[in-house]
Amino acid sequence: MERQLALEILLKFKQEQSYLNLTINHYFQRYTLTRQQKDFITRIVYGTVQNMLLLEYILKPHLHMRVKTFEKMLLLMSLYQHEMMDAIPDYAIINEAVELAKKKKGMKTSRFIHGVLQNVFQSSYQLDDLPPLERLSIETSHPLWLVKMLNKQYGDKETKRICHAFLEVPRHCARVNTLLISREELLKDNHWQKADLSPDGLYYTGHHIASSEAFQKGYVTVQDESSQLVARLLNPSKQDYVLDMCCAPGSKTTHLAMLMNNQGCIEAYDLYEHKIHLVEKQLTRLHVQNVQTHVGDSTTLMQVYPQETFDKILCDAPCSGLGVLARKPEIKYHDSSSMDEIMVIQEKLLENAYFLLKKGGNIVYSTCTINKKENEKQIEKFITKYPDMKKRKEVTILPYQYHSDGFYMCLLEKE
Ligand SMILES: C[S@@+](CC[C@H](N)C(=O)[O-])C[C@H]1O[C@@H](n2cnc3c(N)ncnc32)[C@H](O)[C@@H]1O
Repeated sequence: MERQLALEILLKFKQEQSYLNLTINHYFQRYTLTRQQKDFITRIVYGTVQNMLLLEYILKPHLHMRVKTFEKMLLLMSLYQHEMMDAIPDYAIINEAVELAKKKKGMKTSRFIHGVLQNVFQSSYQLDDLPPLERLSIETSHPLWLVKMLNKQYGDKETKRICHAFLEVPRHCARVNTLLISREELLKDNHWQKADLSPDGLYYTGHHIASSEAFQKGYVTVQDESSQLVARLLNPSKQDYVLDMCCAPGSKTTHLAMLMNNQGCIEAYDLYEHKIHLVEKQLTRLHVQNVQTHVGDSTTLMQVYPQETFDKILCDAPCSGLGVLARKPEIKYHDSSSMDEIMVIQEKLLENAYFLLKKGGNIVYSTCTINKKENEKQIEKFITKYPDMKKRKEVTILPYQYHSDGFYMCLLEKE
């Protein structure tokens, strides 16, 4: 049952380029599964996607013809269990794969799967002869274009550390909601540990926070530690009129509201109605009262508000997501050409932010990517065009530094 569902999820990922967390949640709602079964499925799915290029490299010499997606994904997920899940004996992996192939495709396919897995499990592989960047690409399963891009921007040593960090299991981090409770109060319960980097952060173990009492009462929300630094960098006061240009699912909006102690006012926009519903759910759960939500395109907000309306603006822009590959490994296989379109949107968002910001006010521009073209370069271009915008602080967090997401944030002030 578990492997069959894992395979179905992987097929959906491959055929529809679906997001893993959404597909997994969908399956978990459809089937009655124990916690253990859910963990097993999650591990196989994420592990296979995370290590896909390495697994394909190992498998390739054993495939003498093109195979269909079903066979390919079944072989890859079986190979993942062989390479990375020591507790499962090879005969069990092979039996399960063969049975699955027989059930779904018949005897011929099951014999094929049996033969390939037996061969590949008995062979070894080596990467030593590959040129350094190709080796890093295969070893850490990051497409070569991405490794080359990181190498150009960060150099050999950093790129290696970044790519290896993306293979680590991400640390679970929550944020306290001080509208309802203090972090000190929560820390009396030893489920929580004080986070290193964020003054509002709490580490926890296990994946089941959503069913915890603290979560249901709105005392905490799930948010990566790097992302928790963004609202603090904007540092809104209780009187401020704040614009949050890209707010869904609402992590930073609710953080801003918390820092403003539910006072002042935040206008929170997102392009998609279904995403605004998610934000509204968060606002209710966390008892946030100073936010007005809007479905709207923030690249045209100059037509909605007069010039110099806002004291503070958060532009948490859509981006390539190349900082969160530990959490969302499927992103690394997305088509890199979409980055150009995203950069145009980022630029338009910044233009609107500039128009709407009061003199003496602040913008924080942030992304969850470590691609400098979307970050440092984007800001350089912006301040060259608008010399009255001054860069006050710029922070890039690389994923290996604090075992958190890779993030970029820049505080700007209008003179
Ligand atoms: C990085 S996410 C924002 C995360 C959010 N700030 C948080 O902390 O939960 C970027 C968001 O921008 C939204 N978006 C993309 N283009 C937009 C546009 N033109 N106007 C408004 N929102 C947009 C996306 O729907 C997405 O929800």
